[in-house]
Amino acid sequence: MANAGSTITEFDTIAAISTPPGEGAISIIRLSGEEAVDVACRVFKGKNLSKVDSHTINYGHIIDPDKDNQEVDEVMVSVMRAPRTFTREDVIEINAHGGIVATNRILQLLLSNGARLAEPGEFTKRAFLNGRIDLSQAEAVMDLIRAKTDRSMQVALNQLDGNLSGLIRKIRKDIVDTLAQVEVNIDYPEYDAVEQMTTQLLLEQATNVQAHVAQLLKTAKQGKVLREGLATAIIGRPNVGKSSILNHLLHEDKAIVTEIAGTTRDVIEEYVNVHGVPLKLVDTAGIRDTEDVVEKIGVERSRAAIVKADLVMLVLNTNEPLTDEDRELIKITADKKRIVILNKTDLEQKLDPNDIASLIEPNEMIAVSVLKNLNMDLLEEKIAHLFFDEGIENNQTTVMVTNARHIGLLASASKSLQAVIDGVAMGMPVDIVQIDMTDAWDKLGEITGDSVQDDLLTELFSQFCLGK
Ligand SMILES: Nc1nc2c(c(=O)[nH]1)N(C=O)[C@@H](CNc1ccc(C(=O)N[C@@H](CCC(=O)O)C(=O)O)cc1)CN2
Ligand SMILES: Nc1nc2c(ncn2[C@@H]2O[C@H](COP(=O)(O)OP(=O)(O)OP(=O)(O)O)[C@@H](O)[C@H]2O)c(=O)[nH]1
Ligand SMILES: [K+]
Repeated sequence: MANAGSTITEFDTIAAISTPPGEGAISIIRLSGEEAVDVACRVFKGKNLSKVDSHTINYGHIIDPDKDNQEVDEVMVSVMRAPRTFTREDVIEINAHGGIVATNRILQLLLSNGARLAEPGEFTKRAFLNGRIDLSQAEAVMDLIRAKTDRSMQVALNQLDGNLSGLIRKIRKDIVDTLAQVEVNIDYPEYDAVEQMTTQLLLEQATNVQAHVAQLLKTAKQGKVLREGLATAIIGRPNVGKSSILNHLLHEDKAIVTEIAGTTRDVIEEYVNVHGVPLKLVDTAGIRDTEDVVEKIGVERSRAAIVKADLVMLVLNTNEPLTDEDRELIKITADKKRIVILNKTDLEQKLDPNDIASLIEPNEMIAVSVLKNLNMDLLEEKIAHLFFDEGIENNQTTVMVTNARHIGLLASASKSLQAVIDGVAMGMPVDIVQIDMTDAWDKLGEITGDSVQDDLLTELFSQFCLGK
């Protein structure tokens, strides 16, 4: 149990740059731990930081004690004393002039004066280990940073506020109450029919709890889309209008482009915000490239993109009769969630509707003209509605499960609860059924981190950014 702090018994003082690397107007170097104030005092010229009030910001200079107190930067230093801080430890934040060299120099000074470099996510990890937030809240911090749309951000904020944890705790309390009652009953075996009453209680409670879990799981499909984006492929024959549609969707203020750390320049993730749904565009490089004839998207290339996609947008040109290649693309996307975009409705209509009527469901199709901006709003609405029945903006569910780890744990909790239900039906003895009930309790506890292994924690927090 991580909260018991079995392996981590004391906290040294950690330091990291908390702003993104590069040239900003201001950069923040953060310290947390018992010696945070002392370490800062060693490199700060100004007020005595160990005497100032908590939650004050103090003007002064960072100096190098090994170089005759030479001034390194002019700064503002925040002093926040435990426990009213992000980590619940003493926290110092040095607001320095932006710039890689000065910022790194200050970090180095802190490291040579008693601090240790923080691991990725270690500040947030401490907030968790010190009990300020639970695990799902810590994960929400990361989701917040990575949120692709306002709506995804809202869901993450909600989780950070502890709403998911609150629900999970309530469910776990129901389980524990039941288990306690079971223990009491078992302690009084002299009563007749106690065994039967007890299994009946387990059955009722398992059914009840399973319904709550199912409700949470129901939000998972939407939640996952909000958190990770919806992998979307735009495919179609050459010249049907794929890049025009892509560019329309990527309309300046909607495009979100993130570079994936550690990959080459041309591997970027592009997201489009369509009514709050983050579409993650798959394999757009080939679409964008109008010059390179060899790279034109053929059926083979489309196949690869289709496999990766949650949503396929297949574009057909209504200004031409249906071709064999079109038919092939319609065929290979038949099992996918798809929208067939009948483009170029502003031109003479040469595509015979009868040719596609038997191949495509009417509700999968939408006729548009990108060039004349006809029906493009409807297209966007159609995309959003595909994943959110009521349209996402109207969806006011406060708690959504967004995280694959949480989804997995809820699913296995539900399985254990099913084992309770089946066990009772088969007339299993109470102490066997009890084990499955306890198992469900454990699985749910892993979501909030109430029961969780240390190696899992290390894994989870290592996915954070440095300085968070
Ligand atoms: N400069 C700065 N800005 C920041 C952060 C930070 O660490 N530093 N944060 C980092 O992510 C976020 C703010 N998150 C925070 C969360 C809790 C506490 C905190 O001190 N909590 C105390 C209660 C404080 C009070 O009520 O006065 C606590 O829960 O005990 C501080 C920041 C965003 N902005
Ligand atoms: N009239 C008309 N022309 C369109 C429409 N949409 C796209 N076009 C034109 O069709 C041509 C091809 O458009 P693109 O968006 O490059 O088509 P693509 O499918 O990406 O083409 P490839 O790169 O060859 O695969 C361009 O000249 C567009 O201006 C439309 O709705 N109406
Ligand atoms: K193109």
